[in-house]
Amino acid sequence: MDEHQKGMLLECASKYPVPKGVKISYGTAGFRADASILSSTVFRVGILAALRSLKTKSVIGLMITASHNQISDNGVKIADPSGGMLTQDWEPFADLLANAPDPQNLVKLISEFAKKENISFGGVYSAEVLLGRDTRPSGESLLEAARHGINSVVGAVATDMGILTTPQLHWMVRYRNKGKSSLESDYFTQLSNAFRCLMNYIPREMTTSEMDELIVDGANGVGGEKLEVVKKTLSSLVIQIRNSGREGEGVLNQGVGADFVQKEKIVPSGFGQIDVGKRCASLDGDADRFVYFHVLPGSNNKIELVDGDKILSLFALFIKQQLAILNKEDGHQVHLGIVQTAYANGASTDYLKKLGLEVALTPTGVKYLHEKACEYDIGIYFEANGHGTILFSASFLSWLENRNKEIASSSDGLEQQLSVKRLLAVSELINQAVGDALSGVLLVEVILRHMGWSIQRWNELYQDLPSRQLKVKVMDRTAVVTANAETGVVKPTGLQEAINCEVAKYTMRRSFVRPSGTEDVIRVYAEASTQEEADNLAKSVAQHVDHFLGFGSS
Ligand SMILES: CC(=O)N[C@H]1[C@@H](OP(=O)(O)O)O[C@H](CO)[C@@H](O)[C@@H]1O
Ligand SMILES: [Mg+2]
Repeated sequence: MDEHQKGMLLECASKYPVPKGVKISYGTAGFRADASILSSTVFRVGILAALRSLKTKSVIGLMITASHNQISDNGVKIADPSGGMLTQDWEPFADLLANAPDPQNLVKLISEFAKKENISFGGVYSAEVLLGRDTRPSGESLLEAARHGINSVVGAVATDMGILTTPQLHWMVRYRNKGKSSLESDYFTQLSNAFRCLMNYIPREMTTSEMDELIVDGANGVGGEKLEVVKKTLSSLVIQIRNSGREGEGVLNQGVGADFVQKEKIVPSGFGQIDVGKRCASLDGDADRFVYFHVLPGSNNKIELVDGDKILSLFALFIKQQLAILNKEDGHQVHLGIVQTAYANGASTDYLKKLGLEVALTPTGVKYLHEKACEYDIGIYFEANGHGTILFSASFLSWLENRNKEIASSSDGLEQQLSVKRLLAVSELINQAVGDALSGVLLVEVILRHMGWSIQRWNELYQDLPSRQLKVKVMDRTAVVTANAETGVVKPTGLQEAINCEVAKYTMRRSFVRPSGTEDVIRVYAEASTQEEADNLAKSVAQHVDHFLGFGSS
């Protein structure tokens, strides 16, 4: 790094001092904190994004969002060249950069890292970073901090793509790096074209009236705003959007959104008894996850939740049906894999296995699920909370494309032709970079129509086992080390044995604990044949965690 570059970094960094006492870490979903302390972090992530762009000689994304967190929080995360999450190898460097105490220290770190990674400044390739932000009021000034960070790297260019959902920015990065047009209007066109195709390939129309209207809770965030644009392009689906973030409609994520609905299992604000039985969906604050629900009759506003596991099951069933048609016709074996985490309801895993599907478990966090799903011709992954997508391998896609061309001039059966076209359209509709609530909702709608199913019929695919999640505050959550996709505790010694003893007291049960990646807690999960048993099991396991690690343990 030459003196000019060092000088530029020093000068810019001095305008973004790190607040005293703040220590921040690039967790499961980037950096997140109260927006008032984030300027220096976002500035430094701007530098990181520019370095990543120089290293990969590709366009990188920088998204400013705190997803489902309260409106006063914000956060920042990076999209790698494929549109996926920042490579895990760079996370420790992200932590070091964000926490470097002063500009001199920061420049030293950057210089050493650049040397180690063979990154040269001022070369032929100039860094380019696409910036996006959600609707949070703090987004605008944090975006300026990111821009300053990027501009402090010689030649680097920051392009503001405006207010976006997280998956839109990831999509743009992916398409830009493929040399394709990647404007927001291209994203909308792709979604609505793929949706229209899939609707046209439906053998028969579902005629019941519930099928007509979908009601969506937009979490008073960016998703509602964008869905307003998408819905205008869809002729065969009526969408009513509530909590769309319009003036006076309510506060972002306050009593609304996918996270609230999934955790509380009650209606989001703006929904009530008038909606009993109707098909409803809820997006989270940055529209990278979604769940479905229908309102139950009664005054307590309880809902029947259709979560990520059931969305996964619906997608898996549809894809399996299409592949069965292909396999039957020409014997081509396609490797379909399902990826879940230990939080997936046991009934969903049983259901998928009974369908004859291969199910893999990974640790919590989209980066792990996504990585695993890439190993298959078609990999479908979902977290129970509604984040997930369907990935098509490049080789399988090109096989499908060739097949599509051959079919046009051959005498193959109509069903086989349609299944090839359907799979190609699904790969266009569903976001290949990251889970995307807008495209996910549209795919659910197509499949329900294809199957002729109401939300109630979909929900009957299997019955969830009763489960309970608890959080335990401990002195040091890193003291818990897990193995086997977080299903077993390795450290502290004796804790797993204690959990085993509790689990042995019940039938049809399961329990595991792990340190959260986003909160300073140990999470406890328990599943059993009745709600009471699940509650009791979770409670006694939580007591063991507290005994081994809690504040009472010292
Ligand atoms: C049990 C649970 O829902 N955990 C969530 C939560 O992670 P934790 O590491 O459990 O805090 O936030 C992650 C990021 O949004 C999400 O990927 C994950 O599913
Ligand atoms: Mg989110």
